[in-house]
Amino acid sequence: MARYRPEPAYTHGRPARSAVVLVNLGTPAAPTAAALRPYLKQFLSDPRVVEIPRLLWWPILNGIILNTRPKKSAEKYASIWMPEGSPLQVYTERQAKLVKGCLGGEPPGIEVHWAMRYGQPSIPHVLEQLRAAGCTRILVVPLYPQYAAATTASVMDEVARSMLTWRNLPEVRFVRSFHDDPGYIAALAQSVREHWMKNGQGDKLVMSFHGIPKRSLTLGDPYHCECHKTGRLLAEALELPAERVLVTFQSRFGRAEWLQPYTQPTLEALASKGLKRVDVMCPGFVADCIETLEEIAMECRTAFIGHGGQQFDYIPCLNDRPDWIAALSALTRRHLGHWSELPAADPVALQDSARRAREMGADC
Ligand SMILES: C=CC1=C(C)c2cc3[nH]c(cc4nc(cc5[nH]c(cc1n2)c(C)c5CCC(=O)O)C(CCC(=O)O)=C4C)c(C)c3C=C
Ligand SMILES: [Fe+2]
Ligand SMILES: [Fe+2]
Repeated sequence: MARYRPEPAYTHGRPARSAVVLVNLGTPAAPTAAALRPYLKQFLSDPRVVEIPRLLWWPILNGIILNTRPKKSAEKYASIWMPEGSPLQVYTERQAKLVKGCLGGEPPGIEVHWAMRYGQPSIPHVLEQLRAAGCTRILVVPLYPQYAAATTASVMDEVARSMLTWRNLPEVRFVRSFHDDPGYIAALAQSVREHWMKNGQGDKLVMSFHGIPKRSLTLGDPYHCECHKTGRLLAEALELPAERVLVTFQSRFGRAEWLQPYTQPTLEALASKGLKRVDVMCPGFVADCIETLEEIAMECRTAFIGHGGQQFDYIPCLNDRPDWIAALSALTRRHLGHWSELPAADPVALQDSARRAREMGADC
């Protein structure tokens, strides 16, 4: 049997057709232990995410983590679940729909889809749909502003793996990161200004990013630097002096040291030292999710108030803000580059060329 599968349709000779796929991390299908288990298993089995030798990691994952974490995490998910589903999924779906509207049909027939690295709709599933639709150019946009091997590179791995058995490969492009994109920074800054206009300013603005193991930094992962650059650009846009802003790292997993300072202990220390009012935002997430709505807006709030703080304001992620959708669409269009400039091939000319080819005995 041929290793490379036949193409689903006779596609060569057709006009170029472009597609965009927005990819986020993924989320369980329901806030239940039964739905959490396969999601966590797939996520935590990814060697890009947990870089421990499989022989050591397998018994820990299958023997301990997958027997304890699903239930605990399911309770947390239940506390943030929206009527339409998991917030990460709801906002990612909305972002794709709105970006499609913003691109305004350029290039003609462009498809805008969304996929999840873990869970559904999976990257292979969405790419198969694009293949069946005859897409010849695919732009993948991982929705992680800061590059990390655990997130961005894992999306790249999965895209490549999905196409291992394809015969007629499309052109593929990736957005690598957009931590310093002016539209992204401007939308973040505007979200903070709007929050301040309604609620007033806190004594400090804490920008909390998802953590990664510290070892990744020493091994050359640029994530830490990209987080700090986002933080600096945002502080500059808001004209905040250095003593009014702080970059911290949240969601530590396991016992190893992760990037520091850790968000929750930092907030506790600030409150203990007499800081009364803090604003907290999560610029590394473009959609609210369990890590922002539960860990930050609930757990960290309780910790800050419990240590003597008086007011804790959580500033939501960019989600479906129009200025962010415009920035994401502009970023997408820039990466489409000449793909969005070329006119669709003239169908009459194509028919003509197919006829001539048949006359010459070729099949296209
Ligand atoms: C924004 C970038 C992210 C990085 C970097 C990242 C690294 C990373 N995460 C884990 C472990 C977990 N993360 C979980 C949830 C989660 N993580 C991100 C983003 C990054 N993770 C998002 C957007 C989400 C939210 C998903 C949602 O459904 O809302 C979870 C699951 C939740 C839980 O059980 O606590 C785990 C586990 C590791 C080990 C890691 C390593 C570099
Ligand atoms: Fe994570
Ligand atoms: Fe750095």
